[in-house]
Amino acid sequence: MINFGNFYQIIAKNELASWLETLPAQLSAWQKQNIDSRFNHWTNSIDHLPNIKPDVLDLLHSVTAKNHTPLSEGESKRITHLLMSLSPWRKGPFSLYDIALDAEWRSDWKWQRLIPHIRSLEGKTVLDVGCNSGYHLWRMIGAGAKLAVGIDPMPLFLCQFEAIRKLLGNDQRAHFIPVGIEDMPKLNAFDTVFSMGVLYHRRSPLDHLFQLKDQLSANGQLILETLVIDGDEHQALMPGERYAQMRNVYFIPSIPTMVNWLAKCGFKDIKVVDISYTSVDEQRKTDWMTSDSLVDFLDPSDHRKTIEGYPAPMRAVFIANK
Ligand SMILES: Nc1ncnc2c1ncn2[C@@H]1O[C@H](C[S@+](CC[C@H]([NH3+])C(=O)[O-])CC(=O)[O-])[C@@H](O)[C@H]1O
Repeated sequence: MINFGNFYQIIAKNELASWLETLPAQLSAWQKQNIDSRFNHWTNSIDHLPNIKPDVLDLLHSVTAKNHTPLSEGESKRITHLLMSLSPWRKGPFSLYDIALDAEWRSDWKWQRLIPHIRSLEGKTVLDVGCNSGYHLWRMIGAGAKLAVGIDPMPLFLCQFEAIRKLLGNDQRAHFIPVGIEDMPKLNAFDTVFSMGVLYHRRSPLDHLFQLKDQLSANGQLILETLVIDGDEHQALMPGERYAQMRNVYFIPSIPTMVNWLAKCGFKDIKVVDISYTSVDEQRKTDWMTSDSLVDFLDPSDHRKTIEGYPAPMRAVFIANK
């Protein structure tokens, strides 16, 4: 069972306190709906992980925990096995006491692309919408954030986050709350809100932008990363049943369309700070995610196209202020 009590205690004393009016009831309803045999299996794996505190923790350049005395071979195998039972790991990599948890995505590359361009996170309270395993939450803490809150409705990702947290000495600076953005009250309280890789999964992208705005404090900063296409301010791609084999992709805007959407939702100082193609080195099959990955989703004879014939994944990072 995952206990959110520490989080409630932390936010009772800060600018997120009004969330307590709805969150405990919402999470107990969530637990009733989501606790099944798979969830019990995952939480069992977390329970069997050792309570361990790193002698050295680097969250600034990577997510790396180390001890002066290395783990015994048996202990290392046991932890690897427990972490493997929480597969597939999509977002990483994590280096935990010399165990290299190499996830499908090099999420550190995305972080490297955006970090030079955003406002300092020093002392800030930040929200990561669609945080997945929580990889970027730890990097936000490494960049100085006081509190990093991730939301994502998927139970497996909550368990992955809690497993990592346990191995990072039960660190309480980052928290994962299993709710969707659409289920959050309007907190108007986060200094920085990240929405990365989520917009194209939302049926209504403008509603998504308004929901993000409702989480930001006055003049807070939004960091939005999404798939984009080439095109002018009137263009967005609505793929058919699948895009790069993903079923739930609704709108992929051109860059000028995305700027237009942000402006229509009242964001200011909108900038595009990075545009890059996703490479088959950034998203690939590993021992920790063994099913098909990007290379299988591209046209084998032309990597500039997806297997369905759409433009291959290109992503852009936008920053804007409330
Ligand atoms: N309504 C929702 N509210 C919150 N999260 C959601 C919602 N719907 C889906 N998600 C979550 O958003 C994440 C999108 S993945 C980006 C991960 C990370 N941000 C990354 O930039 O690497 C992108 C991808 O794999 O296509 C998943 O973890 C979903 O469960």
